[in-house]
Parts: sequence; C-alpha cells; structure tokens
Amino acid sequence: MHKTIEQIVVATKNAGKVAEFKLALQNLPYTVISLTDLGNYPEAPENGVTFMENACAKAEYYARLTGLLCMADDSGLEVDYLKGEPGVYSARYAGEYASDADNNKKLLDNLIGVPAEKRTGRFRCVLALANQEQTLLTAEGTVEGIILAEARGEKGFGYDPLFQVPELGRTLAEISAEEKNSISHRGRALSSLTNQLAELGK
Ligand SMILES: O=c1nc[nH]c2c1ncn2[C@H]1C[C@H](O)[C@@H](COP(=O)(O)OP(=O)(O)OP(=O)(O)O)O1
Ligand SMILES: [Mg+2]
Repeated sequence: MHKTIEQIVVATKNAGKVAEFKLALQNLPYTVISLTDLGNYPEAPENGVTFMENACAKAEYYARLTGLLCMADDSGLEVDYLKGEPGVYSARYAGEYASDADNNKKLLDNLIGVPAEKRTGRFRCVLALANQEQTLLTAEGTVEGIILAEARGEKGFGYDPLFQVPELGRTLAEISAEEKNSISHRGRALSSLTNQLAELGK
C-alpha cells in the first residue's frame, strides 16, 4: 500500500455503525462513503467463528464488489455469565432475522435472576481494511460493562440500552455519539486503525 489513501468505503449494512464511523472520521483527510451511497449490494457472508475472520471476509467481499478500498466492522457482545455468548452471533442471537429488540429480549431472558456482579461483559470490535486483493490492516477495540436488567436510553443501536459503562453510571444509549465514540470498542478500534494509516502515510 504505497499510495496515499483518499477514500474509504464504510462497508456495513448497519446504519448505526455508519453514523458512528462518519462522525469519527469527519475531521480526517479521507472521503468517507457508505455502502448504501454506492448502491444496493447483497449482504456479505459471515461464516467465520471469530470477529477477525468475519471482519476480513466482509472487507474483502465488499472491496471486490465495489472495486474500492473498504473498511468492515465485525462486532458483538460477550457476556461472561453466558460463557462469551452471544459473541460473533450477536446479530443473530434470537434467530437469523432477529431485530435488536428480539436480541435484547433474549439476552434479558437468559440473565433473569442473575445478580449485578455476575452480569459483566464487553463489546468487542474488529475492523479490517481491504482492497480487491487482500486485507491490508486490522484493528481491535473493547469496552467493559455490565448488562442491566432493564433497557435505559434511546440513543445508539443494538444492545446499547442494556450496556452500562461502570465509570459513567450510564448506558451506551444514554450518551451522545461523540461520547460513545470516545470510549467504545468501535471508537477504540477506529483510532487504532487511523493511527496505523497515519504511520503508513509518513
Ligand atoms: O456499539 C454497539 N452497540 C450495541 N450493539 C452493538 C454494537 N456493536 C455491535 N453491536 C451488536 C449489534 C449486532 O447485534 C452485532 C453486530 O453484528 P455484525 O454482524 O458485526 O453487524 P451487522 O450485521 O449489524 O452489520 P454488518 O455486518 O453489515 O456490518 O453486535
Ligand atoms: Mg452482520
């Protein structure tokens, strides 16, 4: 990768992720395009058993389809009491076409009666940047938290209303997108990736 990067496609079907990426990247010297800006591409297969496998597979899949440099995100929630579930299956926890509400309900049901101190977990995010040939860079980020017994807050997406950040005493759905980016798994992975890009540009 010798050429300076000018344009990055945020290769995700998730509008919540797109909003966070666009916000985090807005002051950086890259033009950011989302997949939906480019057309109606079919969803990438996600057959991997790790976030890393899925992130690389999604980035390469969309880079080949679009012919452009693509950044993909594979992420999810690992709950200690549930031995790391839902993990890479977070989006499909309550079934293949499950909504965020369905997944949140299943998570709450599986934690009924579990005391707060045992409701620990983390969000994990792996980002992959790929061109048509291969994955060029990857980055990871995590944020630790507690799974509440009731949803709180209207912002964000996915499991955010159930995920409390102990240092803040608030869920990820009760803070602004800027604040979420400054502490979240995705925000951390993204700053690692953009630092790597800046290093390459030197
Ligand atoms: O910040 C987050 N706040 C709340 N929930 C989150 C977050 N980050 C990931 N999650 C949950 C949502 C979904 O249930 C799964 C990601 O699944 P994942 O396959 O990576 O994304 P997706 O299918 O929604 O979109 P796409 O694959 O097109 O990027 O983890
Ligand atoms: Mg997905």
